[in-house]
Formats: sequence, structure tokens, C-alpha cells
Amino acid sequence: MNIALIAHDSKKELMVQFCIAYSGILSQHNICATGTTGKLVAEATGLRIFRFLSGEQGGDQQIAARIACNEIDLLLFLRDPLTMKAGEPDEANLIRLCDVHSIPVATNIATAEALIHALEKGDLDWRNIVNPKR
Ligand SMILES: O=C(CO)COP(=O)(O)O
Repeated sequence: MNIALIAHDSKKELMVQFCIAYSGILSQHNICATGTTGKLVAEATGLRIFRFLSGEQGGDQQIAARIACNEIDLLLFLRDPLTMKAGEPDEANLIRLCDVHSIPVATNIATAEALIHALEKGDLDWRNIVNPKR
């Protein structure tokens, strides 16, 4: 499965801790991320992560383009609705595109936990039927 990671600045440490905790599961999949999120997670976990541009340079839009092509199977986007900074990605378009293709998406740690366990159990295997070429 192709899993995309994005974290707003105040949620990056939480994303790192999440990926450390679930590195065993994540290592079985293709991981991509916006630039800074990917760098921090890769350094902390040793996971191989394809890094797009940083969010402020359009990395979130690169991920949105892959979602628009139905190439992402799970989006974990830890956002901070309280202290978002100017230039941080607006989640509305990402989530809209996930809804277009019924792509599972988490925007907080509680849902991310639920989805990573679902992934491990095989509950998301139907994505392989949607996209048999991958
Ligand atoms: O901008 C973002 C969230 O703040 C996401 O991009 P980065 O992972 O490059 O920071």
C-alpha cells in the first residue's frame, strides 16, 4: 500500500512517535511524506520514505496530485486546527480528494491509531482490488 504522511509543525513530534511505535507495520508498505515530516520520521525510524517538497513549497499539493490519481491508499495527516501557521497546507482539498476516491484518511492521532490497526488486520486490503496494478 502507498501511505502518505503529513504533519503540521506542532504535530511533527507526535507523528515521529507514532511512526516509531508502528514502524514494524509501516516498513511493510511504501511511505511518502511532505519534506520536513518525511525527514524527521526517516531520521527517527530508519524507514525508507519518499520525500516530496516541503509543505510550504507545495509538497502537500504533490501528495494531493497522487491522491487525485487514486495512487495513495492511506493518508495520515496530523493537523493542528488551533495554531496553524500561514503557509501550512489547507486540508480541505486533500480531504475532498480522499472522499472522491474513498481513500481512508486520518486527521488526528486517534483515527491514525485506528487506521494503522485496520491496515495491520487487512481491513484496507480492498484497496489492492481498487488498484490491482500496484
Ligand atoms: O507544511 C506542512 C505542515 O506544516 C507539511 O510539510 P512539511 O512536512 O514539509 O513541514
